[in-house]
Amino acid sequence: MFEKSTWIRLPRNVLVGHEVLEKTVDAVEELHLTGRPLIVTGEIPREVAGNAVRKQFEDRGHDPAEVLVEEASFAAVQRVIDAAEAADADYLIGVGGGKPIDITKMAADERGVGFVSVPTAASHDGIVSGRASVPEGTTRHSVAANPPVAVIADTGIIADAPWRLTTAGCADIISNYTAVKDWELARRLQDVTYSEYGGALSRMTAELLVDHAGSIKQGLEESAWIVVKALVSSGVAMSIAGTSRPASGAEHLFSHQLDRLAPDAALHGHQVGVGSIMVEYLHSGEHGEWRDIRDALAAIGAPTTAAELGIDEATVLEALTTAHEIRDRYTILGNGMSEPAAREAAEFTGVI
Ligand SMILES: NC(=O)C1=CN([C@@H]2O[C@H](COP(=O)(O)OP(=O)(O)OC[C@H]3O[C@@H](n4cnc5c(N)ncnc54)[C@H](OP(=O)(O)O)[C@@H]3O)[C@@H](O)[C@H]2O)C=CC1
Ligand SMILES: O=C(CO)COP(=O)(O)O
Ligand SMILES: [Zn+2]
Repeated sequence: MFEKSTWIRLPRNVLVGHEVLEKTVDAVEELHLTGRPLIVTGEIPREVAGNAVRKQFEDRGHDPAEVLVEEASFAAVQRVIDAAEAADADYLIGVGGGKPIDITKMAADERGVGFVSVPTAASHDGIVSGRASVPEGTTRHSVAANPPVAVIADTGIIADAPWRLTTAGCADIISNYTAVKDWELARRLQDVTYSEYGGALSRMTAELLVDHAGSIKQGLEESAWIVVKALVSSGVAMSIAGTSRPASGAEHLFSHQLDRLAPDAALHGHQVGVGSIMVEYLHSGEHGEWRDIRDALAAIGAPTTAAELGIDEATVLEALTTAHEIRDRYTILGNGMSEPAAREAAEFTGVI
């Protein structure tokens, strides 16, 4: 008897492009989101987009409330929930980089209200996905939440954001190559549920980004367009799969472990990119495609070595040998790498 079922949660209105910020209220009204919005933003994102969004809602008679997010933490999520209660807000709008977007996503999920994502930087695929990542003490929680009902990604604003945020977004996409390989391996070895559509979309997204790597240049709005479209596509792959598997394999475990061992040393996307070089080497050996991944990262201007990440050799080796302990997700790391094997992979690929 056929008993499979799936529930795919996707954003409904996705606006990407030149001056789409001006269409924020239209996108919200079209969704029949009514009542009072709470705008959740950071200091810089408020200047580059938040104030304009607030004025747009005021001009259309929506009486928006606002709260500032300074750090990514569970306390910040609670402050936003409290602010939403105090303002009697009916839906939440996150305006900023990954920090305000994640906090808003979690607060909206907790309150059971709609969440609109207005990214001001294309630093990772969390701007469109149903996952949030929150540090707590020496650990980091990757939590599931509802994805945004709408995404408004203004490529003019994103093109003006610090370039390193954009190269981090590119590297997060390039890492899909190894994430899908790990997922396929887990299917073969552990009978893990696999989605052909989720896997194919994720791999194709990475391929398209690499094909366009030559046109991804600082200050070009077209570059922001290419990167945001890829981040949306990657987020959709995760929604189709109902897991972050299409975009998160051993290279993400490595990055999550670096977050514990060397908090705030480097951006998420940059860490997973470097991880992806080594994980590809583990999958396909010395003649495999790890050089293609390294060269694509280098072409975009993303780090390819531990030194470029600002992380020392010992920390890289510790992260590699302990990454498998992070979560119950089978990858090429299996039950763990020995120190000599980790050193061999990191040295052969030139990461250390
Ligand atoms: N959901 C997911 O799947 C994932 C979530 N994350 C989470 O995302 C966060 C990291 O995201 P990231 O975007 O790198 O970090 P931030 O949101 O902290 O943004 C990085 C910096 O850039 C500033 N900024 C944002 N937009 C602009 C702009 N247009 N122009 C100039 N400066 C700008 C921010 O200002 P300000 O400080 O004023 O806001 C901040 O100082 C972390 O909290 C991490 O845990 C990471 C990976 C995956
Ligand atoms: O960063 C992600 C995908 O790019 C999310 O993955 P995690 O589930 O590992 O947090
Ligand atoms: Zn990622």
